[in-house]
Amino acid sequence: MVTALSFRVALALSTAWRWRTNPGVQGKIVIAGAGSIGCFIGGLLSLGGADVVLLARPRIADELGRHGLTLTSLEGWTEELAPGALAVETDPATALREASLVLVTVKSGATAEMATLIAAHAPASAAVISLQNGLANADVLRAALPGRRVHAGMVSFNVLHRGEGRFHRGTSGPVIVEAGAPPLSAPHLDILQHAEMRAVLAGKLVYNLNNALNALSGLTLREQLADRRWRRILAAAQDEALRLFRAEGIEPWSLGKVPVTRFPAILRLPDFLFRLVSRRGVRIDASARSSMWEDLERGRRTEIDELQGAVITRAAALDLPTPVNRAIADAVRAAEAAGAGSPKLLPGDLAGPLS
Ligand SMILES: NC(=O)C1=CN([C@@H]2O[C@H](COP(=O)(O)OP(=O)(O)OC[C@H]3O[C@@H](n4cnc5c(N)ncnc54)[C@H](OP(=O)(O)O)[C@@H]3O)[C@@H](O)[C@H]2O)C=CC1
Ligand SMILES: CC(C)(CO)C(=O)C(=O)O
Repeated sequence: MVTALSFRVALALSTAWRWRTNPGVQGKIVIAGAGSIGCFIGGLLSLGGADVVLLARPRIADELGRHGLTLTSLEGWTEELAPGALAVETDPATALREASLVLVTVKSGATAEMATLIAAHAPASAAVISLQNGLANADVLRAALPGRRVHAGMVSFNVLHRGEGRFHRGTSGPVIVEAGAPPLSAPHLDILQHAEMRAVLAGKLVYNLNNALNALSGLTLREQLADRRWRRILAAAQDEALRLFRAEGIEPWSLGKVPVTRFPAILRLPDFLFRLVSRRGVRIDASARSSMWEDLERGRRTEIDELQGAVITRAAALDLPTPVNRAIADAVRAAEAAGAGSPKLLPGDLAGPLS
């Protein structure tokens, strides 16, 4: 008991030492698009001593002004920032002025607009890191910001916005940033660098093909992945993406010990075997859901074009069929158009090649 306690105290002290002695970026870090990921990562960077400004919509600025920020995680910790403890700006010119680093955390559909704001208001010396899902966001930023340092990044964990300034991390995993980007350091975050971000983003896309299925099901990630019928659909969607990446010569990076290329076979296992094997993978708490579920529930545009849509378009260029991803994308677009939140489909409701 005493040993366990001393171990925890030593761990806490060493973590505190690590981020106090490794301040990471010098100067102002702007979170460009403060929503689930931006508030969570921005809040932790600020707790680690960084000079952080959140560029937010008025409704988020208002919420944070009234409630401050409460960050929680599946590991059980809670961190609080009182109202006013974190700088929140709604005016892009004021937020981006004198930035050293801009972390882009808008949804993919808003990347081009955010790039225009960065070009207009951030110093040319500011580095830019995309912390978004999808394959092309860093390329969109690079094209709009010629001559600037733009790096790809990837957040592997899930964050759910629970209202009143509360943001909860419901799955485990690191943040990966392109090698050569400015170093970042924050409590409770593993921030790693990787030289081959094309492979990292391809690996993440294979996971993200579940975002749509989770959103369509209306279930939590745990409930949905416990159902082999949903897992089989996901496996078929992943098969199509893996075939595409093979044809493109990309070897998708793996988040855990199990190679991404083995996911479809694992997903198709009977429930009891799946439970055994998935214990070695990403941890998921009982409340976690995909960001696309949150988009449907809040009536926002989803990232279906950048996830399933990217697989469909790139595969079409190589004459590879993608009937499963097409059917999933159609169902998400229908749900977006209906604007009534998750349609709470059953696996058998997905038409055509999936039924
Ligand atoms: N949520 C998650 O668990 C995860 C998300 N990701 C990825 O991270 C990225 C961000 O996702 P997430 O945090 O969920 O998205 P959110 O929609 O929660 O956050 C983005 C925020 O940026 C705001 N925004 C857009 N444009 C501007 C602007 N010009 N000025 C100020 N604010 C702006 C949006 O407002 P508005 O809606 O009004 O436009 C929204 O509040 C996505 O690519 C997502 O796929 C990756 C891993 C996990
Ligand atoms: C973490 C994960 C994979 C959860 O579905 C995600 O990226 C998302 O919700 O967008």
